[in-house]
Amino acid sequence: MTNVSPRDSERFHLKLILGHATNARSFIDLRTVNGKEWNTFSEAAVDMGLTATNDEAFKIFDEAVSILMPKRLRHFFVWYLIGEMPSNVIDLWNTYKKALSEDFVDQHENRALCAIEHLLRAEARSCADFYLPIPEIIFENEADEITVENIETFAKKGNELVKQLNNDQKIIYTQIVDNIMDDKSTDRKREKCFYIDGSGGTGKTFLYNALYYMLKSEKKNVACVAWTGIAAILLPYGTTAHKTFGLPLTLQKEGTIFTNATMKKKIQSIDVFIWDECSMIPKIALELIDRTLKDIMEDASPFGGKTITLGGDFRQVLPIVKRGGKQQIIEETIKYSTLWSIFEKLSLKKNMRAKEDAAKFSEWLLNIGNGEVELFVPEKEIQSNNLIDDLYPRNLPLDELTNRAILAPLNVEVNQLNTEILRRMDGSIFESKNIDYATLQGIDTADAALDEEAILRYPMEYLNGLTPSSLPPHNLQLKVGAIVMSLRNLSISDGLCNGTRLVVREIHSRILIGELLIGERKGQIVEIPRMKLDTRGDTDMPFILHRRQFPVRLAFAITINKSQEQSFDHVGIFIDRPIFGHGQLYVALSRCRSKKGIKIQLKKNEDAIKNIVYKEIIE
Ligand SMILES: Nc1ncnc2c1ncn2[C@@H]1O[C@H](COP(=O)(O)OP(=O)(O)OP(=O)(O)O)[C@@H](O)[C@H]1O
Repeated sequence: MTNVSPRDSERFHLKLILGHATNARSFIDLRTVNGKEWNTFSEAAVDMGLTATNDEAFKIFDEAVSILMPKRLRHFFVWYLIGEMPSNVIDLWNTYKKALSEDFVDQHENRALCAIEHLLRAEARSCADFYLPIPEIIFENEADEITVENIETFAKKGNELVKQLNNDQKIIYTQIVDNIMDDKSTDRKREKCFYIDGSGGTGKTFLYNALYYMLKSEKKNVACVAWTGIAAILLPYGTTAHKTFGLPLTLQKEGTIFTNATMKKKIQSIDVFIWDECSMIPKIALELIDRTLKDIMEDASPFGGKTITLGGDFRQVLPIVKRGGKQQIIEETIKYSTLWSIFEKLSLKKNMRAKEDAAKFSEWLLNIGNGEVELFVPEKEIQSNNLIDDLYPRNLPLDELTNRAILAPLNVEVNQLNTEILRRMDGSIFESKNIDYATLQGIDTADAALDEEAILRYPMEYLNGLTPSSLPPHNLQLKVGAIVMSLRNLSISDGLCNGTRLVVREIHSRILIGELLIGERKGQIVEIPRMKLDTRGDTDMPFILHRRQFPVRLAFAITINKSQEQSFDHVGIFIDRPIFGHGQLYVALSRCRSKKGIKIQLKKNEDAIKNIVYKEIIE
């Protein structure tokens, strides 16, 4: 099809419709949507959701108001603000404030704004960031408030966990807590920086929980942090390092992070940082945070005198260095930072995840993780000729669907596997239509029609075929009961972040209803709006690709990198090409709770996988 300028509105919209029409036999058919015949193709395209209009947000909220009760609607409102950053927030508020506040008995609007402010604060945002009216604060955030009741709850929870700690965990727990609680005494040197090394399943997260609740019960302010949102939701009141410290997207080698007064105050009040998944932290980020904390605290001690407890497993995924070779990746880890020497090294050894034959399974995993096995030959009982049949046999009960995943190194294979598994599932396919357009890098416009040059240079058909990993596919196909994964950090406190797996419960034209499959909020229902997404920050593309779509991808199969931090009873590993990344095989295998739950399918006529481990980093 020839390219058409958006200025030629009717032909432009006709072309959009033609790209999605299936059974149309006439122009009238093309202008008819759900039985309604429109006068123009542009009106029809808008009704089909194929083109962004200024009232798209209102269409989303009209649908939301008809489905959601006020409390859920406030969460949805906040997720939409965070995900899309719409420009017309105040109009949305004014239009829907009644629906957003009708569950309150008095001071409706103020209480609704107050509730919204709390939800936003949990994501390090505020009403002011979106030009919403500032509420009069009438209640405080439970998690931050130290009340007698909270202290009792924290102590009860903490004591229960501490009682269960194994020996290794208890030794580390005691050392860290003693150092923090004995802070005032000057008669011996106080360690402030700890590193807990533990392979997958050795109980690091369990230990962080025990530390968190006991320290909170002692009125210490503790912040649990992770590099990715998916790891953050597994920590008590966890959040990402980017949110906690305000880390910018581009990390600078000198200077400090710009922090506003509110953030400064918040950071100053924190006594202890517990930071998980530290193998992924680039050393430049740790050093930037060290300089920033010294500056904020006006204290030249490491990290401004704060207690920092890092935890992680260097057998797992390391920092991402675009087009970086082995040496660059290794040198980017925090082990190569000048700060590394000040961390007191502690370690956990006993695998607490492995179900049966725990010791044998964990030894088998560690041999692979430590690189002692160079060429891994899967034993007969874990080999598979067809992973889809083995992992997702037909008529699998829904409950069973959620506790399994196929892992593969790259998105190409993952996408093919997902499409095939969806096709085999019972139920009819729902196709979410979307709008794609490009803007040239540096031109910040939300409207396709404003960047005509980009539209003419990058035709719609070309854009539709692009599948960058940060965006959902152009043609998103779903079924009720399908497993999907969120592609955006919409709310870490609500457990809805980049990598969260969900099962689809209902599909509406602009709202997707799903049930969380991971984290403390597992089982909770969430409503995800269709939103404007783009590839901003992806420097590999000469333009920004904009796509209006549900921010999800199918996730029966996921990449090995995305599987980090998650555990399943059944794991299929699909290796159709050599693995190049450090720790990939170990991460994939250690996602399973038992060896008998693992199935591996290799490329035809191959019987072994090269195990890539950068030994320098784990010694
Ligand atoms: N002391 C303990 N008592 C009972 N269960 C425990 C204990 N420690 C850990 N577990 C359980 O073992 C499993 C693995 O623990 P956890 O998730 O804390 O490991 P991890 O080191 O954080 O793993 P990963 O690095 O893969 O995230 C969890 O189900 C956890 O509840």
